[in-house]
Amino acid sequence: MNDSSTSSVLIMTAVEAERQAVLRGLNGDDRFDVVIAGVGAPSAAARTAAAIAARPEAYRCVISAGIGGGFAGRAALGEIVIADTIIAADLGAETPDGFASVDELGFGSSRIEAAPALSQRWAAALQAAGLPARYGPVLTVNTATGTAATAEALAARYPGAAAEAMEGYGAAVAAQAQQIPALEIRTISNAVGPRDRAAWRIPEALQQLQAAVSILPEVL
Ligand SMILES: O=C(O)c1cccc(C(=O)CC[C@H]2O[C@@H](n3cnc4c(=O)[nH]cnc43)[C@H](O)[C@@H]2O)c1
Repeated sequence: MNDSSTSSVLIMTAVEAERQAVLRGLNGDDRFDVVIAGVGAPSAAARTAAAIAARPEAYRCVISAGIGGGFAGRAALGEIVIADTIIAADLGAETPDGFASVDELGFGSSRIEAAPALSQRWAAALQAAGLPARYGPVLTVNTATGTAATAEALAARYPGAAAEAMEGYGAAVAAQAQQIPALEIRTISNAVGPRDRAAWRIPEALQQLQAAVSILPEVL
């Protein structure tokens, strides 16, 4: 990155613990703004839009960053997922024939492609550094999955889905509205499936988030 005012990066995290992990990873690099999005896509969209509006023309990309759930066989505890696509997984309607996405309903798109060159470079740099990075779809859900049935339904609806979280699509919509590329990173704190809060490995996921973000400056 160069030092011009148009080359900053906006990183949105849901909660303060994630923000602190990101800041540790950035080690004082002032080309990044790290802002709390709140939990959930609506809050993420509103706060991302506000952060962009507060610094017009400043941002070259927006990153939704935090912990997330990993889909079985796609992303295990402690692994890192860089999104290739950010998908609003439950935005649509129930029909007698099953779920219909907003795309099928004709109301827009539930998918936003993550900035491909940057995302691929970041995933490759993580792998080159020996970190367990995956590259694949990350779902944004309004209700964190808590049953095997929902996990299976989501995996069937979105083949290849690697992780789920609750903010990525909101941040990406706000970025896209201003023609700013969006990215998402999730470090896996828990498996997508039956809710077992005692099994969440949050400190390890936050540590991995810090490690993954520490590589960002060389990628951008
Ligand atoms: O309790 C803590 O110390 C703590 C520290 C950091 C983050 C948290 C959260 O609970 C963050 C909530 C945030 O995490 C995402 N998330 C994580 N796992 C899942 C999941 O299986 N399904 C959906 N979302 C998940 C999500 O983006 C939440 O906003 C707690």
